[in-house]
Amino acid sequence: MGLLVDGKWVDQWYDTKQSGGRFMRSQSQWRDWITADGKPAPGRTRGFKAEPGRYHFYVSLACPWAHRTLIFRELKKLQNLISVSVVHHYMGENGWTFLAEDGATGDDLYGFDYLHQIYTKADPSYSGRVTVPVLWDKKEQTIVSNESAEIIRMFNSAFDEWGDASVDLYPKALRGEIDALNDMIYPAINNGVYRAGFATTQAAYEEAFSELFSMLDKLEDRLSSQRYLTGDRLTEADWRLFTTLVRFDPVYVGHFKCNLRRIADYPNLSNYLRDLYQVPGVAGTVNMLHIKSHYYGSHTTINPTRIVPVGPQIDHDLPHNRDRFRKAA
Ligand SMILES: N[C@@H](CCC(=O)N[C@@H](CS)C(=O)NCC(=O)O)C(=O)O
Repeated sequence: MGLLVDGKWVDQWYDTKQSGGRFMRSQSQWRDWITADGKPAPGRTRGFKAEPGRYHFYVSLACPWAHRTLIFRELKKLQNLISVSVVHHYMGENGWTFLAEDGATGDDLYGFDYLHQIYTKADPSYSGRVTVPVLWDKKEQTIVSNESAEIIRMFNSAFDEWGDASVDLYPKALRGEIDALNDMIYPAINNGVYRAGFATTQAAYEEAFSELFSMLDKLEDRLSSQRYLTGDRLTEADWRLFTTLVRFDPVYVGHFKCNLRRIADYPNLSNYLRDLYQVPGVAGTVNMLHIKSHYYGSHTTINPTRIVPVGPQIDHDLPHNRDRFRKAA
């Protein structure tokens, strides 16, 4: 695990000393947008036009942020428009690598060994973390974006000429509500599990832990009277929550010490998780080998033996009771 400093790789774990033991996620630095007309997004100077075959995508199947983008690629039927390379699940002293093993593909574009070489190809003097997902422009040979929250918004609409324009996961009428849900769920749950797991003081851990479970309790209650987070329609907010929920019992309960309750102990959240998992195309994006091996195998500060637990046994294909609510639009 490390980062680039002026284009040079430095092997270094997260620094929590400046923040009272709290894990602070850094801001993604590549923030351009692909748009249907190629004009720069508001506030940006560089434009990237949506074109079939022009863009490539670097992901990890372990990573919840990359996972959202893969789900959008499936649901919006962009598989033939945007190609994908999958990094190896082990993130060690060289960061993410292109070791083509266990279902990792290697780097399909340049044959590089490490993901950090993609970052320095785009900017030889880049300083910062080398994260997935990375949305790559094959034409300009540069990174468009390494921020999943923005990549899913691009996928939702920029490629509608070729993808499935009938699927809209960020509908205009629900945008305010989706944004408000994201603003609560991201810090407490999506990033909350990391804040608990990577905390290096008891106080920082307990702060994250209590915010996490109080938000899960709230969502359990919300999902007792409606099928999805905004009501009867599946949206971006649900998919952003899904990628954390599906990792929760197998990884976050044990590895990140998020063990007050399992998702299996929440009747509504566990049925909701199965409901989302069973949406056509989604199960194929969930790779438990990559998920478990990555977390337990890569974070040696919290799991020095790198032993990957065998359980728990979970069957997301079991029936759920969520269709008792009104059908999705
Ligand atoms: N804000 C980014 C976060 C991405 C991120 O942190 N990815 C993790 C994997 S789950 C990563 O690549 N971490 C490597 C590092 O921090 O060095 C996004 O949502 O795209």
